Amino acid sequence: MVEVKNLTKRYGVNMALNNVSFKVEEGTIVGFLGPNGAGKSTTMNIVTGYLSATSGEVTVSGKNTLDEPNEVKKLIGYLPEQPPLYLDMTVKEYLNFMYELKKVKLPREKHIKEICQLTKIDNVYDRLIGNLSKGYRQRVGIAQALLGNPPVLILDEPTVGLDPKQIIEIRNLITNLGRNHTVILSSHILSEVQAVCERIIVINNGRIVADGATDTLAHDLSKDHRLILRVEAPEREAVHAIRELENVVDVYSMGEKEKGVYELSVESEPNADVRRPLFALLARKGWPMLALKNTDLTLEDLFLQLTSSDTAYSQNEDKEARPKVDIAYEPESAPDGNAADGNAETEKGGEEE
Ligand SMILES: Nc1ncnc2c1ncn2[C@@H]1O[C@H](COP(=O)(O)OP(=O)(O)OP(=O)(O)O)[C@@H](O)[C@H]1O
Repeated sequence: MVEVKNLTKRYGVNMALNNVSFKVEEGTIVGFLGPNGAGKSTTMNIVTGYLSATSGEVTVSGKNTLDEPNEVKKLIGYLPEQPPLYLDMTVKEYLNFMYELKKVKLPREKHIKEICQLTKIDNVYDRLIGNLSKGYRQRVGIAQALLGNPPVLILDEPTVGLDPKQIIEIRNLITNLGRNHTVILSSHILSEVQAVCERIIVINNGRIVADGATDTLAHDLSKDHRLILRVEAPEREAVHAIRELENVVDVYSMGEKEKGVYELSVESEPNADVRRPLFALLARKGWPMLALKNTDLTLEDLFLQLTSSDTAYSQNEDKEARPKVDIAYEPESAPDGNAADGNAETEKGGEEE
């Protein structure tokens, strides 16, 4: 659906994107994750045709952004990091204005009404945008992206500055939209991408450093494929028997932890899951398994490793020293302090125009 090939972007001497390539299949929700300054907005602006690349190409449904820019724009609904809202317009005026600007062909009233219901802004339809809470403004921004019913939605940092309740609401909305659209969600917040996306592409310093299914990315990229087993068994006999299992690379004892109970490290081939054969062996031998855990990195560990250590560059030829980056975590409370109140007021209809 969306294919990005060898995208490079230079701002003067600063290389913001360095040979970025990825594909997003139809009907998926993909997270484009990276710390501040990684190159997310630059990529999104190029994909949506708002910025030109220094080299490389982007196709959407087989249409090239350079050859058919207007056709590609019709296929994409874009919520930029700073949504282009006119604060002195009402929601109604703004959506009608954008409808005309985008030259949407669908029946106006019905289409706008459906979008307002989907994004849950029908209750603020006649309000001034400038009087809405940040959460509602963001919904209006998403509504604007949905005009014309584009198959692809690109959302750049859609929950930045929202309070926790608004964040959950917008995430639910995105999950909902993912049922009928291909969604690329650009974010620096790992938990956001993890909550909403089935696949994660990690970008750092203008390069793609990881790409895979959310559920298995950490496991797949963990270099350490080890299980830690606690078993009540004769130590040497257990080590020997487990070593004989298929796909087991190495086993060693980490000592007696309780009387007659040993902790063993069981290392396996990278793509093998030895838990079932291990369980079957211990059951056959009558050795009670008291605990089993894997030593995979968590996604958070992996993100930190990929974006703040040299590991990020070990996948690239270029290993010159680079500054460390800040890893941003999801804020626990609203950054602007009173956003929650603003939202409550809006919902109760207490805002003034
Ligand atoms: N117009 C510009 N002129 C010069 N440098 C720029 C410009 N826009 C972005 N950059 C630089 O390009 C790099 C990538 O920026 P970009 O905004 O794409 O990152 P980002 O991942 O979206 O970060 P953030 O989440 O902070 O917006 C950064 O080093 C940034 O300073």
